[in-house]
Amino acid sequence: MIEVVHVSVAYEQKEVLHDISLTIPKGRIVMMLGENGSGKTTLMKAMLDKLPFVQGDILWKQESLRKLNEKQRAACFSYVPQIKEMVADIKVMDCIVAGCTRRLSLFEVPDAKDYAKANAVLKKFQLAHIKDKYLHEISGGELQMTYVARAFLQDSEVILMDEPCTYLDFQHQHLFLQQAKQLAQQGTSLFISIHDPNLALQYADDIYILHEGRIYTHLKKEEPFLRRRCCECYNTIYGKHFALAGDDSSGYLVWKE
Ligand SMILES: Nc1ncnc2c1ncn2[C@@H]1O[C@H](COP(=O)(O)OP(=O)(O)OP(=O)(O)O)[C@@H](O)[C@H]1O
Repeated sequence: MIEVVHVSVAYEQKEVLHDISLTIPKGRIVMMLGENGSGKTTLMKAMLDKLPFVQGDILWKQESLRKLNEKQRAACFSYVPQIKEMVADIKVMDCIVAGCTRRLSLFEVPDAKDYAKANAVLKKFQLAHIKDKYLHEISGGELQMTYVARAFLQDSEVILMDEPCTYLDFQHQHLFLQQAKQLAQQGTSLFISIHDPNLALQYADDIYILHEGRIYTHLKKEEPFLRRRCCECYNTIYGKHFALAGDDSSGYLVWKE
Protein backbone atom coordinates (compact mmCIF):
# COMPACT_ATOMS: atom_id res chain seq x y z
CA MET A 1 0.00 0.00 0.00
CA ILE A 2 1.16 3.51 -0.84
CA GLU A 3 0.09 6.45 1.29
CA VAL A 4 0.47 10.01 0.08
CA VAL A 5 0.38 12.14 3.22
CA HIS A 6 -0.23 15.90 3.01
CA VAL A 7 2.03 16.36 -0.02
CA SER A 8 2.52 19.78 -1.61
CA VAL A 9 4.74 20.28 -4.66
CA ALA A 10 6.05 23.44 -6.34
CA TYR A 11 7.87 24.26 -9.56
CA GLU A 12 10.39 26.99 -8.72
CA GLN A 13 8.44 29.02 -6.16
CA LYS A 14 4.95 28.25 -7.50
CA GLU A 15 3.02 25.59 -5.59
CA VAL A 16 0.87 23.51 -7.96
CA LEU A 17 -0.16 20.63 -5.66
CA HIS A 18 -1.60 21.49 -2.29
CA ASP A 19 -1.89 19.17 0.68
CA ILE A 20 -2.63 15.95 -1.22
CA SER A 21 -3.47 12.85 0.82
CA LEU A 22 -4.55 9.61 -0.78
CA THR A 23 -4.06 5.88 -0.46
CA ILE A 24 -3.32 3.24 -3.09
CA PRO A 25 -4.28 -0.03 -1.41
CA LYS A 26 -2.95 -3.41 -2.45
CA GLY A 27 -4.93 -5.00 -5.26
CA ARG A 28 -7.02 -1.98 -6.13
CA ILE A 29 -7.25 0.21 -9.21
CA VAL A 30 -7.06 3.84 -8.15
CA MET A 31 -7.85 6.38 -10.86
CA MET A 32 -7.15 10.07 -10.77
CA LEU A 33 -9.31 12.43 -12.84
CA GLY A 34 -8.93 16.16 -13.23
CA GLU A 35 -8.80 18.94 -15.78
CA ASN A 36 -5.66 19.73 -17.81
CA GLY A 37 -3.07 21.25 -15.53
CA SER A 38 -4.75 20.08 -12.32
CA GLY A 39 -1.54 18.31 -11.22
CA LYS A 40 -1.86 14.60 -12.11
CA THR A 41 1.55 14.23 -13.77
CA THR A 42 3.15 16.33 -11.06
CA LEU A 43 1.84 13.97 -8.38
CA MET A 44 3.14 10.90 -10.24
CA LYS A 45 6.55 12.49 -10.67
CA ALA A 46 6.66 13.38 -6.97
CA MET A 47 5.83 9.76 -6.16
CA LEU A 48 8.75 8.65 -8.32
CA ASP A 49 11.03 11.10 -6.49
CA LYS A 50 11.54 13.11 -9.68
CA LEU A 51 10.26 16.26 -7.96
CA PRO A 52 10.94 17.48 -4.42
CA PHE A 53 8.01 18.09 -2.05
CA VAL A 54 7.40 21.38 -0.29
CA GLN A 55 5.87 19.36 2.52
CA GLY A 56 4.45 15.93 3.29
CA ASP A 57 5.67 12.42 2.64
CA ILE A 58 4.91 9.30 0.63
CA LEU A 59 4.87 6.03 2.54
CA TRP A 60 5.43 2.53 1.25
CA LYS A 61 4.52 -0.12 3.80
CA GLN A 62 4.60 2.69 6.36
CA GLU A 63 8.21 3.68 5.55
CA SER A 64 9.11 6.90 3.75
CA LEU A 65 9.77 6.25 0.06
CA ARG A 66 12.63 8.71 0.34
CA LYS A 67 14.53 6.10 2.37
CA LEU A 68 14.53 3.66 -0.55
CA ASN A 69 17.48 3.53 -2.93
CA GLU A 70 16.91 3.48 -6.68
CA LYS A 71 16.92 -0.32 -6.93
CA GLN A 72 14.40 -0.72 -4.10
CA ARG A 73 12.20 1.95 -5.64
CA ALA A 74 12.38 0.19 -9.03
CA ALA A 75 11.31 -3.10 -7.44
CA CYS A 76 8.30 -1.34 -5.97
CA PHE A 77 7.14 0.81 -8.94
CA SER A 78 6.62 0.46 -12.67
CA TYR A 79 5.85 3.66 -14.49
CA VAL A 80 4.17 4.27 -17.82
CA PRO A 81 4.86 7.91 -18.71
CA GLN A 82 2.79 10.07 -21.01
CA ILE A 83 3.65 9.05 -24.51
CA LYS A 84 5.40 12.38 -25.21
CA GLU A 85 8.27 11.01 -23.09
CA MET A 86 9.74 8.72 -25.77
CA VAL A 87 12.11 5.94 -24.74
CA ALA A 88 14.95 4.65 -26.98
CA ASP A 89 14.07 3.62 -30.53
CA ILE A 90 14.35 -0.15 -30.21
CA LYS A 91 12.19 -3.03 -31.41
CA VAL A 92 8.81 -3.55 -29.72
CA MET A 93 9.78 -6.99 -28.36
CA ASP A 94 13.09 -5.69 -26.96
CA CYS A 95 11.26 -2.79 -25.34
CA ILE A 96 8.78 -5.14 -23.65
CA VAL A 97 11.29 -7.71 -22.38
CA ALA A 98 13.40 -4.83 -21.06
CA GLY A 99 10.68 -4.72 -18.42
CA CYS A 100 12.07 -7.99 -17.03
CA THR A 101 15.67 -6.84 -16.78
CA ARG A 102 15.43 -4.97 -13.51
CA ARG A 103 14.51 -8.11 -11.62
CA LEU A 104 17.48 -9.90 -13.23
CA SER A 105 20.99 -9.78 -11.81
CA LEU A 106 23.82 -8.01 -13.61
CA PHE A 107 24.84 -10.87 -15.93
CA GLU A 108 21.40 -12.35 -16.56
CA VAL A 109 19.49 -11.74 -19.77
CA PRO A 110 15.79 -12.32 -20.43
CA ASP A 111 15.11 -16.00 -21.09
CA ALA A 112 12.57 -17.96 -23.14
CA LYS A 113 9.97 -17.60 -20.38
CA ASP A 114 10.26 -13.81 -20.49
CA TYR A 115 9.82 -13.82 -24.27
CA ALA A 116 6.83 -16.16 -23.92
CA LYS A 117 5.24 -13.75 -21.42
CA ALA A 118 5.88 -10.81 -23.74
CA ASN A 119 4.33 -12.71 -26.66
CA ALA A 120 1.31 -13.61 -24.51
CA VAL A 121 0.66 -10.04 -23.46
CA LEU A 122 0.99 -8.79 -27.05
CA LYS A 123 -1.47 -11.46 -28.13
CA LYS A 124 -3.96 -10.40 -25.44
CA PHE A 125 -3.65 -6.84 -26.73
CA GLN A 126 -4.15 -8.13 -30.31
CA LEU A 127 -0.78 -6.68 -31.30
CA ALA A 128 1.32 -9.76 -32.04
CA HIS A 129 1.99 -8.41 -35.55
CA ILE A 130 4.06 -5.43 -34.29
CA LYS A 131 6.60 -7.33 -32.18
CA ASP A 132 9.48 -7.03 -34.70
CA LYS A 133 8.88 -3.40 -35.62
CA TYR A 134 10.92 -0.49 -34.33
CA LEU A 135 9.15 1.96 -32.03
CA HIS A 136 9.32 4.70 -34.67
CA GLU A 137 7.50 2.39 -37.12
CA ILE A 138 4.35 1.91 -35.00
CA SER A 139 1.36 4.13 -34.31
CA GLY A 140 0.81 6.26 -31.20
CA GLY A 141 -1.70 3.78 -29.77
CA GLU A 142 0.58 0.82 -30.52
CA LEU A 143 3.44 2.62 -28.78
CA GLN A 144 1.22 3.28 -25.78
CA MET A 145 0.24 -0.41 -25.59
CA THR A 146 3.94 -1.38 -25.89
CA TYR A 147 4.78 0.73 -22.83
CA VAL A 148 1.81 -0.76 -20.96
CA ALA A 149 2.91 -4.31 -21.87
CA ARG A 150 6.43 -3.54 -20.62
CA ALA A 151 5.06 -2.30 -17.28
CA PHE A 152 2.79 -5.31 -16.93
CA LEU A 153 5.81 -7.63 -17.27
CA GLN A 154 7.82 -5.99 -14.53
CA ASP A 155 6.20 -7.84 -11.62
CA SER A 156 6.30 -4.70 -9.52
CA GLU A 157 3.88 -4.22 -6.66
CA VAL A 158 2.59 -0.86 -7.86
CA ILE A 159 2.10 0.38 -11.43
CA LEU A 160 1.74 4.11 -12.08
CA MET A 161 0.33 5.06 -15.48
CA ASP A 162 0.01 8.61 -16.73
CA GLU A 163 -2.94 8.87 -19.13
CA PRO A 164 -2.40 5.44 -20.69
CA CYS A 165 -5.71 5.57 -22.60
CA THR A 166 -5.00 8.78 -24.49
CA TYR A 167 -3.98 7.21 -27.81
CA LEU A 168 -5.97 4.00 -27.54
CA ASP A 169 -9.00 3.19 -29.65
CA PHE A 170 -12.22 2.16 -27.90
CA GLN A 171 -11.44 -1.56 -28.09
CA HIS A 172 -7.85 -1.24 -26.84
CA GLN A 173 -8.92 0.95 -23.93
CA HIS A 174 -11.07 -1.94 -22.73
CA LEU A 175 -8.51 -4.67 -23.57
CA PHE A 176 -5.94 -2.76 -21.53
CA LEU A 177 -8.27 -2.07 -18.59
CA GLN A 178 -9.44 -5.70 -18.51
CA GLN A 179 -5.80 -6.76 -18.13
CA ALA A 180 -5.29 -4.10 -15.47
CA LYS A 181 -8.25 -5.56 -13.59
CA GLN A 182 -6.73 -9.04 -13.74
CA LEU A 183 -3.43 -7.74 -12.38
CA ALA A 184 -5.26 -6.02 -9.52
CA GLN A 185 -7.05 -9.28 -8.71
CA GLN A 186 -3.59 -10.88 -8.41
CA GLY A 187 -2.57 -8.24 -5.84
CA THR A 188 -0.92 -5.50 -7.94
CA SER A 189 -1.89 -1.92 -7.07
CA LEU A 190 -2.54 0.36 -10.03
CA PHE A 191 -2.59 4.15 -10.00
CA ILE A 192 -3.86 5.53 -13.30
CA SER A 193 -4.52 9.08 -14.43
CA ILE A 194 -7.30 9.27 -16.96
CA HIS A 195 -9.66 11.83 -18.50
CA ASP A 196 -12.71 9.68 -19.24
CA PRO A 197 -15.00 9.50 -16.18
CA ASN A 198 -16.97 6.63 -17.72
CA LEU A 199 -13.89 4.39 -17.92
CA ALA A 200 -13.10 5.34 -14.33
CA LEU A 201 -16.64 4.49 -13.23
CA GLN A 202 -16.44 1.15 -14.99
CA TYR A 203 -12.99 0.01 -13.85
CA ALA A 204 -11.75 1.96 -10.82
CA ASP A 205 -12.05 0.81 -7.23
CA ASP A 206 -11.25 4.33 -6.05
CA ILE A 207 -11.61 7.59 -7.95
CA TYR A 208 -9.87 10.78 -6.87
CA ILE A 209 -10.94 13.97 -8.63
CA LEU A 210 -8.25 16.64 -8.63
CA HIS A 211 -9.19 20.27 -9.12
CA GLU A 212 -6.73 23.17 -9.17
CA GLY A 213 -4.05 21.14 -7.43
CA ARG A 214 -6.27 19.81 -4.63
CA ILE A 215 -8.25 16.63 -4.12
CA TYR A 216 -11.79 17.69 -4.70
CA THR A 217 -13.40 14.36 -3.89
CA HIS A 218 -12.75 10.66 -3.34
CA LEU A 219 -15.33 8.19 -4.61
CA LYS A 220 -15.22 4.49 -3.75
CA LYS A 221 -16.74 1.73 -5.86
CA GLU A 222 -18.49 0.26 -2.79
CA GLU A 223 -20.33 3.44 -1.93
CA PRO A 224 -23.93 4.02 -3.07
CA PHE A 225 -24.91 6.46 -5.83
CA LEU A 226 -21.36 6.43 -7.23
CA ARG A 227 -22.34 7.57 -10.70
CA ARG A 228 -24.76 10.19 -9.49
CA ARG A 229 -22.15 11.58 -7.10
CA CYS A 230 -19.53 11.69 -9.84
CA CYS A 231 -21.96 13.56 -12.09
CA GLU A 232 -22.79 16.05 -9.32
CA CYS A 233 -19.12 16.59 -8.71
CA TYR A 234 -18.45 17.32 -12.42
CA ASN A 235 -21.38 19.73 -12.48
CA THR A 236 -20.06 21.57 -9.45
CA ILE A 237 -16.55 21.87 -10.84
CA TYR A 238 -17.23 22.50 -14.53
CA GLY A 239 -20.71 24.07 -14.58
CA LYS A 240 -23.97 22.26 -15.14
CA HIS A 241 -23.03 20.51 -18.38
CA PHE A 242 -23.30 16.86 -17.34
CA ALA A 243 -26.15 14.40 -16.96
CA LEU A 244 -26.32 10.75 -16.04
CA ALA A 245 -27.75 8.68 -18.89
CA GLY A 246 -29.22 5.52 -17.39
CA ASP A 247 -29.42 4.31 -13.83
CA ASP A 248 -26.90 4.52 -11.04
CA SER A 249 -25.57 0.99 -11.48
CA SER A 250 -24.65 1.18 -15.16
CA GLY A 251 -25.39 4.71 -16.43
CA TYR A 252 -22.75 6.95 -17.93
CA LEU A 253 -21.96 10.64 -17.92
CA VAL A 254 -22.94 12.62 -21.00
CA TRP A 255 -22.28 16.21 -21.97
CA LYS A 256 -25.40 18.41 -22.16
CA GLU A 257 -25.68 21.21 -24.71
N1 LIG B 1 8.25 21.73 -15.57
C1 LIG B 1 7.31 22.59 -15.14
N2 LIG B 1 7.65 23.83 -14.73
C2 LIG B 1 6.72 24.70 -14.28
N3 LIG B 1 5.40 24.43 -14.19
C3 LIG B 1 5.00 23.21 -14.61
C4 LIG B 1 5.93 22.23 -15.10
N4 LIG B 1 5.24 21.10 -15.41
C5 LIG B 1 3.95 21.38 -15.14
N5 LIG B 1 3.80 22.64 -14.66
C6 LIG B 1 2.53 23.26 -14.24
O1 LIG B 1 2.02 22.53 -13.13
C7 LIG B 1 0.61 22.41 -13.21
C8 LIG B 1 0.23 20.93 -13.18
O2 LIG B 1 0.70 20.31 -14.36
P1 LIG B 1 0.55 18.74 -14.61
O3 LIG B 1 1.34 18.41 -15.83
O4 LIG B 1 0.86 18.03 -13.36
O5 LIG B 1 -1.02 18.65 -14.91
P2 LIG B 1 -1.89 17.41 -15.42
O6 LIG B 1 -3.07 17.31 -14.52
O7 LIG B 1 -1.05 16.20 -15.56
O8 LIG B 1 -2.36 17.96 -16.83
P3 LIG B 1 -2.79 17.21 -18.20
O9 LIG B 1 -4.14 16.59 -17.96
O10 LIG B 1 -2.88 18.35 -19.17
O11 LIG B 1 -1.72 16.21 -18.55
C9 LIG B 1 0.19 23.13 -14.48
O12 LIG B 1 -0.22 24.43 -14.13
C10 LIG B 1 1.46 23.20 -15.31
O13 LIG B 1 1.49 24.34 -16.13
